[in-house]
Amino acid sequence: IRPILVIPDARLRAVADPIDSVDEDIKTLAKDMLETMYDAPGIGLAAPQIGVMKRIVVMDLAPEGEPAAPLVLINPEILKVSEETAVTEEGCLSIPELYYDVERPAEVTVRYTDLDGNIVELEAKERLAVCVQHELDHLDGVLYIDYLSRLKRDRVIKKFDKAAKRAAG
Ligand SMILES: O=C(O)C[C@@H](Cc1ccccc1)[C@H](O)SCc1ccccc1
Ligand SMILES: [Zn+2]
Repeated sequence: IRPILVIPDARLRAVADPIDSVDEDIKTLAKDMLETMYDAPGIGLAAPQIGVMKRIVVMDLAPEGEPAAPLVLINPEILKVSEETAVTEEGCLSIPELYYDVERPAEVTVRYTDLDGNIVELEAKERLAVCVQHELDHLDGVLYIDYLSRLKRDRVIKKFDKAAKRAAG
């Protein structure tokens, strides 16, 4: 289990590097990320959230009490997005205890490499589409609060800056 970074950590705003080979280190990283995600708990986690600047995200949307259905997406890229959009309430493990409505394309097609090195194309809709887009944004330093009005976003950032200052004493 690894510590999850919270804003305003600069690593959450950096662009992650592509992974050039799915080796043992990447397999171990994926396991650590899934463990950290389940412990949070969350339904998704991107490597930059634990300070690892690599293009890999993990997700598991299986409901409580159902068998785990972990997904590991390496070097994911969105190939297609639907015209239709959907508004859903999002949270983020790096922006604790805040939930805001975000509008995103309702369906996306993602191409990625899986842990066996196969290239996979996934058509995601509903919650999986939201989670995929939320996680892939993390790989480019984009956070869901970036889609909020400036007024709301500034209020969120101020809240965390105060907390950071208090923690610094
Ligand atoms: O911070 C993250 O990237 C993980 C998010 C992913 C996520 C955010 C919004 C909508 C879908 C996925 C965490 O899963 S936030 C915690 C959470 C847990 C269960 C359901 C929704 C959000
Ligand atoms: Zn997040």
